[in-house]
Amino acid sequence: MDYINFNAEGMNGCAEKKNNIFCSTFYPKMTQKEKCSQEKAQDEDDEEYEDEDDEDEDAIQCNAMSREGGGQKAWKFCAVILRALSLVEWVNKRRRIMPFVDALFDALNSVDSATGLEPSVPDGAIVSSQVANAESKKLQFTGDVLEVATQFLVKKYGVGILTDANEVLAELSAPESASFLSQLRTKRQSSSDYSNPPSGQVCQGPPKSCFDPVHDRIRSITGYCNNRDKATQANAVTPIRRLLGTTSYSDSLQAIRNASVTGSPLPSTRLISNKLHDEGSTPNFSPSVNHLHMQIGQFIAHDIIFMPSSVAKDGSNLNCTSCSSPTTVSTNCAPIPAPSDDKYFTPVSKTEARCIRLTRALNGQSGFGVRTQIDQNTHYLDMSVVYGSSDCEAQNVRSFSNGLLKTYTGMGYALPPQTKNDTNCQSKNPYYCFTVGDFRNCLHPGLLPLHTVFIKEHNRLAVKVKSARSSWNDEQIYQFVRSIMVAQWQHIVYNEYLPKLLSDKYLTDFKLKTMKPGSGSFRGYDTGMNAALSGEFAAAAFRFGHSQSRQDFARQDATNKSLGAYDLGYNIFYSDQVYQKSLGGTETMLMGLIKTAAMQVDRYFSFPIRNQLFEIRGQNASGVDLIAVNIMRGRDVGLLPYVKYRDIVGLPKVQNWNDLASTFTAGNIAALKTVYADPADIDLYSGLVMETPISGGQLGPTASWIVAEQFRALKTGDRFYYENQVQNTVGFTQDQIDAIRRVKLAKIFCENTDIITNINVDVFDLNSNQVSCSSIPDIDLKWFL
Ligand code: HEM
Ligand SMILES: [Ca+2]
Repeated sequence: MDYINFNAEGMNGCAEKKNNIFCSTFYPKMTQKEKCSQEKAQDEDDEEYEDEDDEDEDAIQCNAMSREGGGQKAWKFCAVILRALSLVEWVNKRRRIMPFVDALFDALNSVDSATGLEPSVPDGAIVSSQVANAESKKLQFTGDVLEVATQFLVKKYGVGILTDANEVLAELSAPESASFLSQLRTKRQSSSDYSNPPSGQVCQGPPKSCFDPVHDRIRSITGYCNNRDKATQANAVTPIRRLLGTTSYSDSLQAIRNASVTGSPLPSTRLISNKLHDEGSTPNFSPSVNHLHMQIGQFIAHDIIFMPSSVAKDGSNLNCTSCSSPTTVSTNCAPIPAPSDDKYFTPVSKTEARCIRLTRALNGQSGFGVRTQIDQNTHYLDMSVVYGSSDCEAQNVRSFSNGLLKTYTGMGYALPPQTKNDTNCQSKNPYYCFTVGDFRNCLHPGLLPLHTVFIKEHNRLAVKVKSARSSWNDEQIYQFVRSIMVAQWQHIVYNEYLPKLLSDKYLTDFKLKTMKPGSGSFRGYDTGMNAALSGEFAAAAFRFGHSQSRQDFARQDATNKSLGAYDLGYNIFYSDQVYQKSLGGTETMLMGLIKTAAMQVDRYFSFPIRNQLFEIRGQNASGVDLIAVNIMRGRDVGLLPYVKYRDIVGLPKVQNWNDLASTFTAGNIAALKTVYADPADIDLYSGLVMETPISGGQLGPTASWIVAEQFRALKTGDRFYYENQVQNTVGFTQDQIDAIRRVKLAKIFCENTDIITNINVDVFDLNSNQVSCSSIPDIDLKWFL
């Protein structure tokens, strides 16, 4: 292809005299002047990117030469030679990169015009959980341009060009060419509507060497240097992984999969949700798993994954509500059409169909190629949900006194610190939402008892440490307690949460079991293991938890007396429930979670989950269907259809509907046939929640595999995993590991609530024995101090 031969071409004709100054000043009589001037227009653009220091450098070198006796003439001659030599290099380099630079500029113009003015949305008008922070917005800026540039290049030269394009991009991004990208950015900012740069502080501190001794013992807030060979791997604001190393986009690059393998259009994901996922009037409750298992699952999700949504050019939320928003608002809109006979999302008017709003996950691609989604939180299981994933978030939750985290005590009981300027928060003064490590803490009130308990647990340990080590300063206490908190949390997840979710076989095969006290340390740390979240886990498998959520969230007092329940659909992004002092604040909510059943994990979802997410009180259909969103999110991030993942699990290939029979009930196959033209079309999310669960676990074989694979990556890819013994890493001693291995979530609830005196010893088991709090041992800090 012609783009490969630029170097050779660069040695001929006018190419080496391409620069206009060169042609006219130094070779006034040149015969090829015309040819040069033909390229003038191009060159003038290029000049912007030329290193402005070139001439000064020439001058310095030549001044030295002329001082050594050459005089003015020698200086001029010297300057001409140097300039000629550097121009040959310059031309070669520029000709090689021109197609890519062109594509980038075309992309800039196209991104600007395709997205139009992106009508500004008042703060808070579009309620969203997936709000991008400043770092993510910066990535989107480059990602959107690269996406469009990729499309231009592929259209003109074919996909083969992308490898070369990325080599050139690497050259351009090298420190010596860094000015190129910053100029590109400046040009875009001045030529487009980015006149209001995304607001917010950029919070990642300057990189330090991973061999700085601080990285021997302290887990960084951003995940930086956890893997010493790949310092930024699985950090906050870095890409997700792909289980099969590939994506499914209809143009192989970014366009949402929209056609069946039969050629007909894929069904709307709201239609799929209506037909496959409506729980109807007979909710299925789990006989043995309590609602707390759901709530902890969401808390885990908020630790490890936060996939931000795209934003408008001024950094605000996009309004992707109307069905035409992909053309009238932004190409990053992907609204979901509701069927005309939809019972809840009824047509807007006789002439206007209803869509359920959806903004595409923010594109953080950093090279030419496929659209790439990011995780804004640290992928690691490191309590970033409490401590934050950026330096700013971390600072916002600390009191900077005696290692304590901030709390709000205005109610007479502890809550997380309030935030008064959260425009996403629907409940108003005095029912403010909160500032904790994760932005989504007010997504619904059930999260708040957990946020509160873990902040209180941190502070409880900090007080003990201070009294044992009065000379320790705030930072020492904070880091010390944080390391124990993360260890306890990891232990709870692997020792209590996962065994309730996955069957013994998956726990064993993926090395997920914690070891018994006295059995030594875990030797499985693997520097080659990327802890990053897989897209399949984040956008599909681990969203199984939405099936566990009830419509009614119960409150109970210490004597198991019911104090009623609040409705999920009425409380999304409202926090007034946690201020209900007469109903016992967050503690009775916690008791309610422990004492009521979760919903069965199956293909059915409660009414609010399917109809009322982000609904504004009193305004029917102002929210979204979370299940339609989940399925569409899978298409948005390029997940392959369900059947493609069966291979990795070792399930039989699916050629026709009957091949599903060993893993799906006949009823589920029949239901699938009502929406999909072919089994090869089944979206991953629907496929996963419709597989028959494995005995001893709550999930089917493929979902179990994807979840287990992820928790293996989070365990063996985490240098600071609490049971580890890793060279050059100051982990816990044997006694300390054993002390953590005795930790029970039930005890943490006991210690950090006023009302709990008896508790389910098996904290996620609805039918567990009740034991008195005093019979469960507390973590013994004597091993740590
Ligand atoms: C009442 C309970 C819950 C509500 C209201 C809720 C709501 C949401 C919402 C609004 C999203 C964003 C969807 C999107 O834009 O793609 C989401 C994502 C997600 N949810 Fe839930 N959720 C709940 C419980 C759970 C549970 C129990 C789990 C796991 C066991 C879970 C796992 C996830 C995961 C993994 C994501 C993806 C997060 C991301 O990409 O940033 N959720 N949920
Ligand atoms: Ca994390």
